[in-house]
Amino acid sequence: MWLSRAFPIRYLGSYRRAQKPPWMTNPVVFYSNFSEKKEREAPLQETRMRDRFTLYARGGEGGSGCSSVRRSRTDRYGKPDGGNGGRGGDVILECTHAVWDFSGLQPHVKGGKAGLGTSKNRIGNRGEDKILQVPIGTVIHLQAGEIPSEVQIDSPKQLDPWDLPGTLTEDPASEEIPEEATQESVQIEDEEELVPRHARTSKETDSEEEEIEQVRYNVAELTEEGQRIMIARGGEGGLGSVSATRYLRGTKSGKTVTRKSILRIMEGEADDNDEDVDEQHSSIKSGSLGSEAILILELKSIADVGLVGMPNAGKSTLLGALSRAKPRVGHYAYTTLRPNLGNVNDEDFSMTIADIPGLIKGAHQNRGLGHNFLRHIERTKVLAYVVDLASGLDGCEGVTPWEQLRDLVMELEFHEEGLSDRSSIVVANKIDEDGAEERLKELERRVKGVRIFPVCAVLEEGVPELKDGLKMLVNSDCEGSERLKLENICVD
Ligand SMILES: Nc1nc2c(ncn2[C@@H]2O[C@H](COP(=O)(O)OP(=O)(O)OP(=O)(O)O)[C@@H](O)[C@H]2O)c(=O)[nH]1
Repeated sequence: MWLSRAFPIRYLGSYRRAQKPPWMTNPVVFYSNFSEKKEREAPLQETRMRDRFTLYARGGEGGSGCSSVRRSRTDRYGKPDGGNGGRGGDVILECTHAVWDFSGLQPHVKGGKAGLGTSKNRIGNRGEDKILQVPIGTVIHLQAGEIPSEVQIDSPKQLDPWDLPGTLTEDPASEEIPEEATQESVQIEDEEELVPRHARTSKETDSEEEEIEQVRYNVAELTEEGQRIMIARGGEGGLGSVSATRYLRGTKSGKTVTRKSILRIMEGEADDNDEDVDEQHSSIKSGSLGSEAILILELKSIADVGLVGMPNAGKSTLLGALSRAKPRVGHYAYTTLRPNLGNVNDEDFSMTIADIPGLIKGAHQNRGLGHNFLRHIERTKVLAYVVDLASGLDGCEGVTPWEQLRDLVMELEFHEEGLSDRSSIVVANKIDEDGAEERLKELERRVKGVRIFPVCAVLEEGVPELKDGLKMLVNSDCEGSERLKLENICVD
């Protein structure tokens, strides 16, 4: 009764809400819960790698040209003095060691819009280029659009002011407008140059559109630090009144129009007689759209040696023992969710090793993590098959080393025919386990044609010998070197 008088029902809810939250009344409980939660959060390895990405890119729009006429007391009609619009920004891919995969990319990217031309024959600002960073080993497949082109990195001083992003410059070519330019007798020497892309004939644009339908594979690759490729080009700027006058004077309909009418058109005061020329002017005045492209980016790591093996075979431990890499190691399968790269640097020699997430039988049917990661070893020179000698020992569940090898070779071949046909060695890991020595002897009896290196990756035993063996294979001529073939693996 008292409650309802003092706090009418409609205030009761807000009173309850106003009570202090648990972390204010008992901060210790809150902070201990908070830290527990944080611990469980994903470490770096637990985020899945994005090694395939569809990117839609579009160049920035070109700026419109300026329609302006400069008059003076001595010149009644005046002279055109509007500058051209700037060129739209390009979309560029840049190759760098700084990124691992494509997770930092946005699916839709557009170059910067260019500035408008202004009076006194000033060119509009160049649109800002969009530079996207991609990892080394990025391969580009083209679904639609133009084939990307390599960008030469020049010092900005060597560039034409027209090309410099963010400059507002006077058009150097037409600082002084010659009187003849406004006369009927002007001849356009290179008409093509003055015609913006959007004003070109429909035939040209039709043929461009036809070819964009199919996916074209491997149109470009980014393999070196700093390498740049332009994937979408910014639109051309529209013509300002200075260039437009010259252009219109060169056209058929423009020749019949007087200088006075052209100036009126520039000022947007055309009468019915000049409709054709006026229409032409408005089309060349506006800047064109940038080019479009749909690309599929795919990452194929570049390494000298690829480590392949079943989950838990000890590949990541081995990578850590061979190189300075610190991949995540765990006693459970699929600790590795993304390829890890490690560098082995000796005085006179260096090689890169890629640790590929574990494969299981049926990976090509998307079992386990699937076999998509195998594309990362397409470019490796040497394959190191890592097998777990202790697997299936002491009545435990597991696959024998020779069966592991058979399944691995088969999965490689399912992914891509001939993928296993390259210099290979077998790393027989976990030699320290009970019964592993006997297993090794049997493995040597059953597998022929390749060298087998017994190793204990945890204790780094046998690792120097393995390093020498890998060095030899990486340095050697691939032809005639040892390969692991299915017919050389004996499985009862
Ligand atoms: N006894 C023994 N255990 C090892 C050896 N090498 C690795 N291990 C253990 O095997 C387990 C798996 O090792 P990882 O290096 O994560 O194996 P992985 O092949 O990278 O596993 P995935 O990430 O699932 O592909 C870990 O508990 C390691 O400590 C070894 O030489 N001897």
